[in-house]
Amino acid sequence: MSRKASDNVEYTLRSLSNLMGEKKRRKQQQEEAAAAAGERSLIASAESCTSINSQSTGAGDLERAARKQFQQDVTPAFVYVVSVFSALGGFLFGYDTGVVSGAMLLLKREMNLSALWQELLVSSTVGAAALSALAGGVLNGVLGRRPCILMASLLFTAGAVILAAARDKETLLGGRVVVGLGIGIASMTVPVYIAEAAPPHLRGRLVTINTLFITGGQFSAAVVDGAFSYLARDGWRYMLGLSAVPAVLQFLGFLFLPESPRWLIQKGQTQKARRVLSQIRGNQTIDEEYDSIKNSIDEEEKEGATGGPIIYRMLIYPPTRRALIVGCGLQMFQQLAGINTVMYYSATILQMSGVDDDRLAIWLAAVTAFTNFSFTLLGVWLVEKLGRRKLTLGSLTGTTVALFVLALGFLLSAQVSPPVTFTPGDPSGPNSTCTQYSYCNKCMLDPNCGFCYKKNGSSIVDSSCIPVNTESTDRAAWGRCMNETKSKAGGSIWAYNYCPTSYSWTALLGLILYLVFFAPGMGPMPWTVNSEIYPLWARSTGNACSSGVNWICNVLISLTFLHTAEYLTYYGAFFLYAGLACVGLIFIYGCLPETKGKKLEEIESLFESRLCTCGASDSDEGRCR
Ligand SMILES: O[C@H]1[C@H](O)[C@@H](O)[C@H](O)[C@@H](O)[C@H]1O
Repeated sequence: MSRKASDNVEYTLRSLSNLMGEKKRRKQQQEEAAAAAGERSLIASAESCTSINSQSTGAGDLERAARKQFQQDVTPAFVYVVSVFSALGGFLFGYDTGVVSGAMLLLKREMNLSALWQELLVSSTVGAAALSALAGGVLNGVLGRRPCILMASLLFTAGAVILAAARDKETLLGGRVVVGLGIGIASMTVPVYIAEAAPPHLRGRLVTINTLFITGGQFSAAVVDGAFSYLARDGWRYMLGLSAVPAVLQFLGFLFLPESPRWLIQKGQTQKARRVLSQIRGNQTIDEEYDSIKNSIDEEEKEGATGGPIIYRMLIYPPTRRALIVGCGLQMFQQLAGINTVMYYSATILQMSGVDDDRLAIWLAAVTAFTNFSFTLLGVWLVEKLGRRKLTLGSLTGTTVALFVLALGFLLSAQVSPPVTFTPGDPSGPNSTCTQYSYCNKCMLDPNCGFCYKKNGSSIVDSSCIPVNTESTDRAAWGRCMNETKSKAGGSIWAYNYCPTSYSWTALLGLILYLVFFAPGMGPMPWTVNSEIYPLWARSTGNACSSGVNWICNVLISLTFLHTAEYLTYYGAFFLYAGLACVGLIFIYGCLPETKGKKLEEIESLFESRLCTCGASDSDEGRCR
């Protein structure tokens, strides 16, 4: 099909989609079209452009055929280049949040870090990301998307250099905060930038690629952690410093990449916007797209004359208020479903399923990260096939089931938890709390204690609950399990944070099931949907708020996981996440409209009716109309 013909089809498609919902008029047009031998109307023009036999098509068939034809049109490679360079921000987000667990194993020994300092180094990054994601809204609106991405890559580079060269823990803390600032800005800017550059039929796929890069970053971090864990001295410098490579690459790339055309039009830089639009659309005609963006901005400006801060205007205008609730709700439930307890504590959960070798647990954590990555790839493929709504609902349903499997696995393990059969005297004098527990289950949940036992065939014998060594959780403070190597040679096994039971494998099964379901939908969709549901004037602020909610809930869940497990037990914690996921399912079923294939400028109308009527229609495309 010639380029001109494809433009006509595109134009016709848009005109047709405007006609959707106006059934009466369409019917009339069909009749007119039929009466005039199908040559005069828009439908007929699409027919001629696409060479579809004029007798065989009703409006629905015609529209489908025209849409297919349009989608088959070649998308300029430049859009992919822009998306991949932006998504390096996602890679760094994943790498820097993932790498710290392996680095911490080495750092805590080399720098003698207390538990408080370890927690500070992990959570300072996530906390800083929450703050900078919120601030990123103003920066994006005022400076534009491109300067924000450049700023994020500079912060990533600076952070990596500071961390790799750090001589003390205070410098490490500074480096982690700098990296966190970069993560926050990147996490809210990149999806918006990609969504604004992508053509509607590829937007979901391209924004989802950003999450593929996040999980790819987490997987690479796990592999780097595994590889450098053999380098006991300074291995952490490589782990933390290596992120400078993609950061510099992104910085250099973005020196040559353009600003978002939508932001340029909003700022009145129309000539530049036209140039960029032609550049990213190749030689397709951009007039219709340009006019549609321009018109919607003009309309927004007329309507938005009320003034006041953007967040205030978003809250008093029902469609943006509803979009904000949906966007923040999605991000909140993504985190409340417990993804980062699974990602950050997968080694611990794997130990629960009987893996008693630290290094093996690190490598198996890389397998977990790989599962997350590879199933996000499935999401990239499914997002334009199933649409956002079906994919998110299916994914969260499976995730909820997996959380119940995890919880039941822990419950069964707790019920057959081996008893403590041997209570040696504490050589340091007064008995510790550890010696008061009569089952492994209770002993395991106390962070100060571990379970030391021997195996006779498949049964557990001579088991005791002993205080953990203050310097390393790999061994007991005293007794048979005091020395790692000696204890193995002597047949004694030290279990910290887990109990050896025959049901432990259910934890592994639950973990894998969880990621298989979570990764294609609940992982990427909150980012994808947020990048498209706000009108331009509210887009930066909407994404800043929802990303902020994501990071705040991330801190909340990942920092409280171990304490929650202590108070509610492991199975209690996972039942809690399963319950929260059920609430999320109801919310998403009721409130998430389908945005697949819509122009960004059309999406606002999806939020015009009452929020929880969004799930009322069973049509795939027409929710919330
Ligand atoms: O979408 C991402 C992804 O699912 C990651 O694996 C997770 O660590 C992030 O918190 C989340 O925002």
